[in-house]
Amino acid sequence: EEQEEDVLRELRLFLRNITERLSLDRRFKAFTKPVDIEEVPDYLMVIKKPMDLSTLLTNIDEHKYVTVGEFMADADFIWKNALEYNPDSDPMDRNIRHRACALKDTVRAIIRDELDEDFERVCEEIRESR
Ligand SMILES: CC(=O)c1csc(NC(=O)C2C[NH2+]C2)n1
Repeated sequence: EEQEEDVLRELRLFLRNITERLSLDRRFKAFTKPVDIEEVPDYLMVIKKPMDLSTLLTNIDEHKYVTVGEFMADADFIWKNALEYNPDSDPMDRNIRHRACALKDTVRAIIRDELDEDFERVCEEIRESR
């Protein structure tokens, strides 16, 4: 009903705000757009579910997420994929893994500081009711 749509609208605003803040952080520039398959032709052989910050924003606008947990699961693919695709000891790999770990910790810290647990519980009730 209308109250549920009010909750999901507030969820989308919260998720857009987080995603936009991450996209402005220069540490996360490599994660702002999909990996360019022309530049990195073997990427899709290694990474089964590519994800990036611009795709998160599109998903939010398409009402893909009904809970913060669903959003977090997709956001986690961004840094998990980077750790998987960049396993080597060379400086480039180490640098992007460092940024991937910073992204993981930053998302979790924002959610812990800014998400009301009761709000997420209401979102989960809506998801289970659908
Ligand atoms: C987004 C992401 O994880 C990404 C983009 S380029 C890249 N890695 C490289 O270009 C090479 C350094 N060793 C492979 N990783």
